[in-house]
Amino acid sequence: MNAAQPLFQADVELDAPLLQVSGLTRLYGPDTGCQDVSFELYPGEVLGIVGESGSGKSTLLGLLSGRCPPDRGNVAYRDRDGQWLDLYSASEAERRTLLRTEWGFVEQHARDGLRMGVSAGANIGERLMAQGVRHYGQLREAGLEWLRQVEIDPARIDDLPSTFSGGMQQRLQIARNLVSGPRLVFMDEPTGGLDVSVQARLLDLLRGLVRELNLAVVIVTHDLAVARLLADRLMVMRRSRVVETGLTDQVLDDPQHAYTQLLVSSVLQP
Ligand SMILES: Nc1ncnc2c1ncn2[C@@H]1O[C@H](COP(=O)(O)OP(=O)(O)OP(=O)(O)O)[C@@H](O)[C@H]1O
Repeated sequence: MNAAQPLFQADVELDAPLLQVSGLTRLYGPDTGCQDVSFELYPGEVLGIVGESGSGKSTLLGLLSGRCPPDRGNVAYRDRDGQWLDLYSASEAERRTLLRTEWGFVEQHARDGLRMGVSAGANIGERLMAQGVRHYGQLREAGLEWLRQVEIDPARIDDLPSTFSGGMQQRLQIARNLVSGPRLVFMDEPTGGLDVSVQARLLDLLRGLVRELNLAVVIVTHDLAVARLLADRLMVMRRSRVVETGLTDQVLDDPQHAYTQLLVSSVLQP
C-alpha cells in the first residue's frame, strides 16, 4: 500500500478482491482431487461450491484455507492492512495466525471445530485470548453476547458443549469463529447432518450474520437449497474441475452445462 494513503483505505476498498486464486491444483489420481481452479472473491461476497460427492469440494476448501498444500497454483489474500499475502509462501505460523484472526473455519461436524472439554464461554473466548484479550470481564461479556447472537441461552455459558444439542453445538462453533471479527469464513457443509427444522433455523441465523457482519464466505454444500439461500455466486464442480460458475440464480434457474442441468433437475424431481 502507498504510504501516503490513509490507514483505513484497505477496509473501504470494497472493489478490490480479498482472495485471488489461480490454477489451484491438487490431484490424488486422474480427475481425483481438484484442478485448475481460478477465481476472485470480494469483501462481503458468499461463494458456494456445489457438486456431487467426490467432486473435489472439500479438497478445494482445504487448499483455499491453507490446510493442505497444492501441487501447483496460488492463493493470495489481501489482509486488513491492504497487504497481499501469498498463502503458500507464508510460514506455517503466519497461516495459523490468519486462521484464528482474520479467517474462520466452520467444520461440518461441530465437535471437530469445538474444544469439547471446556465450557461454551471458554470456546468463545479462545480466539479473543489469542488476540491478546486477557481481561476476564471482557471475555465473559463477549461470551454472553455471542451466545445471545447465536440464540443460545446465555445461562449455559459455563456448560460443556457436549451437553448441547447438535444444532446448538453448530451455533456455538459459529460464535467461536465470529467473535474475533473475521473477514473471511470457510464453511464445510455447515448444516449437514442436522434435522431439517434445525437446518432452517441455522441457515436463517447464518444468513443474518453474514449480511450484518459483511463477511466473505466460501461455503461447500451439496444442498442446492442451502446454496440458493446463502450464496451470491456458485461454482459447480465435477470430477475435480469447475464446470460452471455464475450468479446463483443464473446457475440454478438457467444452468448452461449439462452436468449442472442434471444436478438441478435431480433436485426438482419428486
Ligand atoms: N487425502 C486423500 N488421499 C487420497 N484421496 C483423496 C484424499 N482426499 C480426497 N481424496 C479423493 O479426492 C476426491 C475428492 O474428494 P473431496 O472430499 O474433495 O470431495 P467432495 O466433493 O468434498 O465430496 P463429499 O461431498 O463426499 O465430501 C475423492 O475421490 C476422494 O476420495
